[in-house]
Amino acid sequence: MPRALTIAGSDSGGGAGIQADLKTFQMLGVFGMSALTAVTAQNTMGVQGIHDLPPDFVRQQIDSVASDIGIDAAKTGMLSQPEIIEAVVAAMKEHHIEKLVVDPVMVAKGGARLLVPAAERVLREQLLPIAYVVTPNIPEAEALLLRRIETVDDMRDAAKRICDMGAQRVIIKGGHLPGGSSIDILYDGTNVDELHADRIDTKNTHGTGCTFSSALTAWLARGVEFTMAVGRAKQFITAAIAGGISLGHGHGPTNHWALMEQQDTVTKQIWGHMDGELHEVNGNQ
Ligand SMILES: Nc1ncnc2c1ncn2[C@@H]1O[C@H](COP(=O)(O)OP(=O)(O)O)[C@@H](O)[C@H]1O
Ligand SMILES: Cc1ncc(COP(=O)(O)OP(=O)(O)O)c(N)n1
Repeated sequence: MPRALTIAGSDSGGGAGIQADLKTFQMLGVFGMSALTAVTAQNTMGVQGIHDLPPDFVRQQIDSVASDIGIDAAKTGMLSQPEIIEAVVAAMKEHHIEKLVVDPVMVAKGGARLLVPAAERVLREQLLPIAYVVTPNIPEAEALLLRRIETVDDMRDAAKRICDMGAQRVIIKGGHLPGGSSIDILYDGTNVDELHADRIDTKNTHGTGCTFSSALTAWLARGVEFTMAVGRAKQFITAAIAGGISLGHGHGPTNHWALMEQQDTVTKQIWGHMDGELHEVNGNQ
C-alpha cells in the first residue's frame, strides 16, 4: 500500500492541518502517517491557541516512521518555528525523501500566524531547495517574494521566481484572487500550465490548502506522474469545496467524503483511476 507522511499541526476543529491530511490520504487509498509540529485550539471562527512541540520530538516522530514503515511521499504544513523547519530539513535529507510537497503555511484564514516571521527566511533558504513541489497561496507567494500578486500574469511570473529559489516545481494556488474561475498556476521548471475550476460561492473553505496539498501528496505516493497528480488533486479539492459542510459559525470545512457522495463524473474518474491502480498493486503482490 502507498505510504504518505504529513508533517503538520493539529487543528482541533478537524478541517485543516493533520486532520484534513489524514482524511484525504484515507479517501485516496494511501496509508497515512503523521509527525505533529504543533497543537492548535482552533474552530471554524479562527485559532484560539497554539502549543508548539519541541523540534527534537518532531524529528523523533519522522525517524520512527521512516526507519520502520517507510515513506513514498511526504508533505509539510504548519511548521511554526525556525528550529522545527531545521529539524524537518535534516530528517528529509537523512531519509532521502524525494517526493516532498511543501505547503508553506503562514497565516490561517482568521489571521492567526502559523509560522513566526523569523522562520520565513529559513523556509525560503533551507526548505524550498529540497522541495519536489511547493504550493503557496497568493499571500504566501507574496511573502516569499516580497512583491504583490494581482493578476494571473503576476502568478505566472511568481511561479518562475519561486522556482529560482530552489524548488523543483511550483504551484501557485489562486483561491485568493477574485474572478469567476479559481485558477492555479503550475511551473515544472520548464513549462507553465494553468488549472481552471469554476469558483464555488461558499464560505465553507476552511482547510482548502491542506486538502489540496495532501491530495497531491497521496497521488504522488501512488506513483502518479506530476501533472496528472496535480490534475487529480484539483478535482479532489473542487469536489470537496462544492460539498463543503456548514458546521460552526465561521468558515466550515471542506468535505473529504464529497467524492463518494456526489457519484458524478469526477467521482467515477478518480475512483476509476484508483481502482485500476489498486488492481495493479494487488497484481504485483
Ligand atoms: N471558492 C473556490 N472555488 C473553487 N476552488 C477554490 C475556491 N477557493 C479555493 N479554491 C481552490 O482550492 C485550492 C486551495 O487554494 P487556496 O484556497 O488559495 O489555498 P489556501 O487554503 O492555502 O489559502 C486551489 O486549487 C484553489 O484554486
Ligand atoms: C493546524 C493548521 N494547519 C494549517 C492551517 C491552514 O490551513 P489552510 O488549508 O490554508 O486553510 P485555512 O486556515 O486558510 O482555512 C490551519 N488553519 N491549521
